[in-house]
Amino acid sequence: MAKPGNFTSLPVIDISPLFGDDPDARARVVADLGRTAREIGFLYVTGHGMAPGLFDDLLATAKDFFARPLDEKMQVYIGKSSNHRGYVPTGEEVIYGGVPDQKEAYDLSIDLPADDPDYLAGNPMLGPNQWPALPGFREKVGAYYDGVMSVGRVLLRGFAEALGQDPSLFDSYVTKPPSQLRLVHYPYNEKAPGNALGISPHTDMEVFTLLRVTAPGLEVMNGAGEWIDVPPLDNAFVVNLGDMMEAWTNGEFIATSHRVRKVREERYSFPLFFSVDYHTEVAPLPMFVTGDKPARKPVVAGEHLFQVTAQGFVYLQKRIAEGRLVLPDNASNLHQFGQHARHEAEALAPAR
Ligand SMILES: O=C(O)CCC(=O)C(=O)O
Ligand SMILES: [Fe+2]
Repeated sequence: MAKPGNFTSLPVIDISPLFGDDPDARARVVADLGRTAREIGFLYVTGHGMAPGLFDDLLATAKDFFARPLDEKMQVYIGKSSNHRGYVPTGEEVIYGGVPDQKEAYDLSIDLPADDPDYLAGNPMLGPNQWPALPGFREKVGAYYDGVMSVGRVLLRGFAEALGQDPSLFDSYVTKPPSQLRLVHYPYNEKAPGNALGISPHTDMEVFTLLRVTAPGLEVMNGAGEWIDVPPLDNAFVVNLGDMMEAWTNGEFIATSHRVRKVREERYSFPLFFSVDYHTEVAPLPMFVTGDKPARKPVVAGEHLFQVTAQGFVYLQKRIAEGRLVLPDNASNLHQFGQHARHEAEALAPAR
C-alpha cells in the first residue's frame, strides 16, 4: 500500500511553465509534480494564472451569503435539489463521532442545463445548480468555479506527464465530471479547543482537490504518523491527490490523509473536488498493473461518490428511509484504497 515519506513541510510548486512553451521549464515542473505525488501527495500550487480577484470575489460573496437570514438561505436548501446542490444548514451533515460542528455550507458542481440527458434520467449528482437570488452570486461563484476547473485540467495533464504518459492520458475521463465546489463557513467558536477535530482524518475520494482556506487548521499526516501543519499561503492552492488518482495509478501516486483541527477563529474553506465523469469505471490503468502489483477492484466513480454522500446528509437519509431513494448496492467501497484502508484498520472513521 502506498505510504508517504517523512516530510515536515509541503513543497511550493510554481506551475506557470505548464501554461507556457519552454520545454525545459515544463520538464522541471513535471519532475517536481511527480516526486511530490509519489512521496507526499500534497503540495502548494502557485503560478496557476487565476487572477487574485476571483478568489477575493468568491470569499466576499460567501461572506455575504452566509450572513443572510436562515430562511433566505433555505430558499436554496440542498434538500430541494434532486442532484445534490444548494445550501447545507448546520446539522444537515451527519457527524462521525465527536462534538457536532457548527459549520454551514453551499454546494455546487458542474452547472448543466435542465435538458441534460443524465439529469432527465434522474442522475443524483448531475444537473443544474440551485443559485441563490443574491445579486452577483451566480456570476462570481460561477467564475471562480470555471477558473479553478481550468487550473485542474492543466494540472491533470501535468500529472499525466509526470507518470511518463501522454499529457492527454486522463482527458477522456473528465468530459462532464461532477466536480464539487463547497463554500464552507465555520463560525467563530470561542469554546473550540485547539486540538479538537473539525474534520476527522480522511483522504479525498476524487482525483485531486484544489483548496483555498482563510485560516490555519488543516494538517497532513506524514509517513511517520506525525501531523504537519498546512497554513494558507497567499494566492496559492493547497492541492492533494485523492483516491481516484491512487486507484488509477495502482498506488504509484498517493492519496494522503489529512484532518482539520478546530481553531478559535472564524474560518472559510473552499475545496474543489476534481472528479472524473459519473459513469467512469475507476480501475488501475493497464500501464500501472504489473505482476507484483495486481489490479484492485473497480468502482463506478459517481455511484461511489453518491453512496458516500448519501451516508453523510440527513435529507438523503430521509429519502432512503421513505423509499424515495435506492442506492446502487454494487458500488463497492473506495475506502479499500490507500490510506483510508490503513485508517479503517486503525478504526478511524472517514469524514465525508
Ligand atoms: O477545510 C480544510 O482545510 C480542508 C477540508 C477538507 O479536507 C475536505 O473538505 O475534504
Ligand atoms: Fe479533505
